[in-house]
Amino acid sequence: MRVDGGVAQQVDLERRIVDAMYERVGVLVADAIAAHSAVLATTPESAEQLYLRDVEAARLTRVVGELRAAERSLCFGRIDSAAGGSVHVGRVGLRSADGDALLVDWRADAARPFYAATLAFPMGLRRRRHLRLDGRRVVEITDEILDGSTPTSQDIVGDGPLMAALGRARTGRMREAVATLQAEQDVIVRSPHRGVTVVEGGPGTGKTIVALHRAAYVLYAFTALAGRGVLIFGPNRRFLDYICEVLPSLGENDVHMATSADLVGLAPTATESESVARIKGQAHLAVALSRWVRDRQPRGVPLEVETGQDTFVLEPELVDAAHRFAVRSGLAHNPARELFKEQVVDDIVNLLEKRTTDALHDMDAEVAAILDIDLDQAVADDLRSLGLDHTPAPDGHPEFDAEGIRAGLLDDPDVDLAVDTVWPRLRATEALEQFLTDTSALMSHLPSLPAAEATLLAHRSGAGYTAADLALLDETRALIEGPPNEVYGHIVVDEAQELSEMQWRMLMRRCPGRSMTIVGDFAQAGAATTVRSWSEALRPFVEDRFDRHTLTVNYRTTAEILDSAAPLLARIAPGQEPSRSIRHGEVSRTTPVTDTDVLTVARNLVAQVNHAHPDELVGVIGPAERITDLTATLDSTGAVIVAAPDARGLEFDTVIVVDPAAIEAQRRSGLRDLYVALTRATKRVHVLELPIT
Ligand SMILES: Nc1ncnc2c1ncn2[C@@H]1O[C@H](COP(=O)(O)OP(=O)(O)OP(=O)(O)O)[C@@H](O)[C@H]1O
Repeated sequence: MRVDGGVAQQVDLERRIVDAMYERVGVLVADAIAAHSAVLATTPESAEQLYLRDVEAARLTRVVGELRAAERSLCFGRIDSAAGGSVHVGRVGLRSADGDALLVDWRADAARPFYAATLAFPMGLRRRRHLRLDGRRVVEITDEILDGSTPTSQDIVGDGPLMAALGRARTGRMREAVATLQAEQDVIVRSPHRGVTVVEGGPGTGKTIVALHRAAYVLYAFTALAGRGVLIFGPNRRFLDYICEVLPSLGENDVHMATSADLVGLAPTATESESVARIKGQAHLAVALSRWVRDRQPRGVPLEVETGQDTFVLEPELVDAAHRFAVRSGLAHNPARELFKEQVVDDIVNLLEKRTTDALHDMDAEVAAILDIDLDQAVADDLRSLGLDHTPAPDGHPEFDAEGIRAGLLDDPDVDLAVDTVWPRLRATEALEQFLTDTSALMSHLPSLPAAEATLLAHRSGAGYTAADLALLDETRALIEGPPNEVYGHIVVDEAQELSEMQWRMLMRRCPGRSMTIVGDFAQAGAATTVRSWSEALRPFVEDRFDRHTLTVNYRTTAEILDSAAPLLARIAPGQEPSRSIRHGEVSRTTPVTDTDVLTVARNLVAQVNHAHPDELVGVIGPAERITDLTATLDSTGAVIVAAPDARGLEFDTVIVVDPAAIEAQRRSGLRDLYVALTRATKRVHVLELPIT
């Protein structure tokens, strides 16, 4: 930054303004804390008052949390209109005690020009100013003049803060980018579309950044959706750990982050071949599973129920009618079974009533024939002679206590056991195991499934579930127990190209309102999915009703790194336009190594890079079978060692790719894994190439 009178004066000016903002935050925090204590000191006189008190206390706690989270870089921008007015933009909205706007929340409409104005479309702005703070102190100002006017001594035109942010050393945790969101990203972040939004683009085009800021925007602007919860879904824990600080640093702590294992509540402990995982991921297995469950329900069979002294046989027509009644409710297998049982009990009560009535009629007729008198008439005459009224039941017999009998039958374990013979209660875990091992049923429900594949489904090594089993288990639970209790108003799906059809079903089940932000890149697709396009993924749920955006600027990788990955991209996604990098750097280097010296060379290389760039982060990405050795060798170097299939979404300053041929050969998606590995670096890539065996 130029240091002259103009700069000093402007920095001073902004310092005073920002100081006033921090002072105001201090007052608001103190007020909110005092109000919180006062609220808690009240004695509620009713449950309703207690509830309202707790709601208010929670609101005040949230206010304090949001204000405190805004401490770092409270204000990062300012816009000046050509007409002369100015607005400061920051993490929260602030007003002075007199109600004047001091600071506008970055998500508010008034802040939009800060992100969206360009030289071509200045949106009435003359100047966009970026402020950099060190603690609470303004230390740097950078201005962009947007209306073509000549800069004055009050304009501090310099290198944009975006380039500074992109060039900064990586820490292993993604940082928020609220101060430098670009116009093409901002359009997506604050889109008014509440349905499904898809964001695609090559590696490093800011899809994850956009998705996370979009989540923050949804929480701010779509309060009804946000009230029902926001979920960020990612492919694995490592990735979620990488992005976990972004939303809290934007003041948003009420966001749930989960992988498949978190949603299902089980971690995969077994493994299986890629081809089996792919079969398990396909939606037609859901159809087969649903038919398999239906097979555990009665069709065309009688039901025999023994209760006490009585035995009832319900004819198949009655059982089928009860089944239809239960299924029409739309409930899952177990809750529908309870409806079925109620219907069965009603049928038994009807049979019992008829049986009782018939028996009494028979007895009446018998007695009357023997004594030659009308028993009812005789009883009525006797009662009348005693001055008592006698109104016989309509059928001439004492009241039949249908309700009492019904309640007794519903509680009768014999009835439950009998219902179990035609409609057993199921447990999802056992049901899934049986389904996967019931090869002949599988093939009859899914005629398109080759016998060889059907027999493979049950094979897994290790106890427990595989990654692909989790979505199947979720599906089984939905069919047997009903939909999950935990659903969300909005779901953000990152690395969405990784999802199988079954995983899409698992997520959609948790988002009944279909409000989602989906980001991914099919050129980076892993081995487990067969889905090849967004339309294919989304059609079953929203047909073609989704918004689609493509990001084109690469914010991570230098032009040199993109150039070196371009031939690979042309092979794996020939139709995909490469993204455009805005930075230049070192040319990627390839070093031939052998099986014997690869670890030593890797260790020396990491040491060299650490020496030359001590504050930067090195990632070493290799084939899964080398990870143990690499980890042992590079243990004390601070480098992060990752198997290529797990590198999606991650980022390092330097990336060392070990044995690209083995990465390529390792899985069906090997070439795409290699492409992912080669596009993780912000500054430089070294490839250690082993001879192809
Ligand atoms: N507007 C921005 N300001 C500052 N940094 C940005 C901006 N946009 C993107 N970045 C940075 O660029 C890098 C790449 O972004 P991101 O990880 O979101 O890309 P991606 O498209 O999700 O990549 P991949 O497909 O490889 O997962 C990140 O370090 C991110 O913080």
